[in-house]
Amino acid sequence: MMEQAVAGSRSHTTRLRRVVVKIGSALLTNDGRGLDEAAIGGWVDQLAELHRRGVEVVLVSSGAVAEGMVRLGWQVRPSALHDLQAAAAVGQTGLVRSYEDNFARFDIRTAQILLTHDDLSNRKRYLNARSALRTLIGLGVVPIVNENDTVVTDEIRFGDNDTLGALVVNLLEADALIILTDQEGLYNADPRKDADAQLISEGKADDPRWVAVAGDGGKLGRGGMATKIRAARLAARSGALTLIASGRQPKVLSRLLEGEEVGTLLMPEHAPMTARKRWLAGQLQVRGTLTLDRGAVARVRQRGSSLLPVGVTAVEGNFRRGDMVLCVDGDGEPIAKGLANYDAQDTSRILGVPTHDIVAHLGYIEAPELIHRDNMVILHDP
Ligand SMILES: Nc1ncnc2c1ncn2[C@@H]1O[C@H](COP(=O)(O)OP(=O)(O)O)[C@@H](O)[C@H]1O
Ligand SMILES: N[C@@H](CCC(=O)OP(=O)(O)O)C(=O)O
Repeated sequence: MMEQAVAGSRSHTTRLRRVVVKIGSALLTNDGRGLDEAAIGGWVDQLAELHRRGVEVVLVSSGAVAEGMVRLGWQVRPSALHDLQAAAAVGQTGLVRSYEDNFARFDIRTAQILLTHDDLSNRKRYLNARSALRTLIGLGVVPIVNENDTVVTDEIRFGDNDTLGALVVNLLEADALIILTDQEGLYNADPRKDADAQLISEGKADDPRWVAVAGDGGKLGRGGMATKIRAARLAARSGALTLIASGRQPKVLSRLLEGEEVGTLLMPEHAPMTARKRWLAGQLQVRGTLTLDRGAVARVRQRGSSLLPVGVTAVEGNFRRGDMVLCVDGDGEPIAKGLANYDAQDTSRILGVPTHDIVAHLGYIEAPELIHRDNMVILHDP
């Protein structure tokens, strides 16, 4: 049903398999009047429908501070960090309880994931966050992500959940970032200030014109359109498209995924795999070297296969899991580079070892391959 004929770029939105849906504060809390339970129920109905169709869904939800303010009886958003943190702590529990109760109507389990900037910039924590989220998705659980407001300081906070949503898209290599907000999409001027503003239906995520038209947010939201545009650019880095639409439009999520022209579609310049390979190619920091035997060189080069430990004869360097390593042939000629699934020490223990023996050597198996083909770029053609 979702694959029906849809013309133009909107046809891309009918093929989404993993989406990150971000819901902003203004929308969630009825512009500060408290959690809009009816609206949350409506979004969960739609998210459950996507889930039923097999679309993997991750929710990034704001609203902890806004809801905490209501619960504490505060009319104005506090400026002191400790007050914001207190409000977030009070509001977050209400927020996740509401989602949990609503998803339970569909027998779908939810999980709370609170992230900080550090969790995504530190390589090890990044990989841990990624595997935890992937595991949850694999279990059919809907992760509900927010910034861990009670532990972040001003210097290290994402500050707006648009950016956080885009980083989660990159982390999970999701197909799309869907931003639900209180406007119909991106306009050519802030519609709160300009009654003649026109909705932009479609464009490129990195079009420099958007920066000029995207302004600040309302009294509750933090970033406005400016951070949504930046988020679209970030999401495009891993080849994801971004949709910005009004959360108040009936059945907005289903309509977007059926290719209906609602909201704004911002397309990435490159398809996901090309975007990923470009990103990999641009990573300059090579932390180690693997020497490949002839068989491995041929497979990697000619078939684009993953690199298995069995085809590696030597290891150099002090890299960690997830670091970039260079692959060379027996003469030291560069063949490929990619992200290692094992650190240098464990790699040295499984050199030449067939996949089925990895556990016997390490006591665990992280992945059957040393470098997965999706995480590898070939450097020279023969
Ligand atoms: N060009 C634009 N198009 C649409 N909205 C814009 C634009 N420039 C600024 N805005 C403002 O961005 C607001 C949405 O952002 P924000 O308040 O941060 O909401 P959220 O909590 O959903 O992130 C809109 O209400 C609107 O006033
Ligand atoms: N972590 C914060 C969200 C930050 C924020 O305001 O984001 P947004 O409304 O999406 O611009 C909260 O839950 O209140």
